[in-house]
Amino acid sequence: MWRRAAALGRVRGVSRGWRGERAPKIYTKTGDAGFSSTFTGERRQKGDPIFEALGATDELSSAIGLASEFSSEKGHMFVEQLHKVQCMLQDVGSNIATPLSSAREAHLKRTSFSEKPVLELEQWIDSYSEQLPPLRAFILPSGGKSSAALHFSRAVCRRAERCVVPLVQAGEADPNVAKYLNRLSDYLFVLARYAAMKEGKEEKIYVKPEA
Ligand SMILES: Nc1ncnc2c1ncn2[C@@H]1O[C@H](COP(=O)(O)OP(=O)(O)OP(=O)(O)O)[C@@H](O)[C@H]1O
Repeated sequence: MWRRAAALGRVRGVSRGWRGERAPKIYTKTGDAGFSSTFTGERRQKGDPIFEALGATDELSSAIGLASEFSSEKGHMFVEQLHKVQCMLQDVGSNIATPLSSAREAHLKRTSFSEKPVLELEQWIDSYSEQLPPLRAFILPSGGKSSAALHFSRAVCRRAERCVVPLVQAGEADPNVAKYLNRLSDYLFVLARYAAMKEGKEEKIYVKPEA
């Protein structure tokens, strides 16, 4: 949504499609000088922490998309949950793209982020955790393609969280967004283990390398 949201305040270029209908161009070239827009209409450098966090969230959704495709090939039912998570990450992006310092009431109404999805993640985590064998060693990202891709998503999630926390601490993003990402990495961890278990794949564990 942040791409759509950020585009709301400006007119994009228009080209003609093969049937002659007018299709908006994906590029406006307004970002070429290294600045881009927040949903509140501010122009900021692309190196701004807001765009770092937006980019990390985008990478996270992409990683989850890949994990979801691998999982779908194996018939895992949890792909529906992953789809919902990807939708929630769009809302995470919308909240990040709306810094509270320049947000008006109308912006806040459209980009608020509640605690409800955090609680839902907790329910999902608890239900998978109950079914898993207890942890007796450090698990390494492994356990088949679905599982390894979920571990990769978990690591990207933690980076997204690291990017968002300073925004929350500065009062620019909603604390529930950081909570959501924190819980999401736990969800992705138990889901990675669950996928390995369901597929009968071995989870590699840490063994002290011989010197
Ligand atoms: N490199 C980036 N990483 C993360 N978020 C970005 C980046 N560049 C832009 N954004 C955000 O995503 C929105 C959509 O990206 P888009 O590529 O359309 O922006 P732009 O580079 O400013 O414009 P254009 O590509 O048309 O020159 C922007 O309005 C901004 O909020």
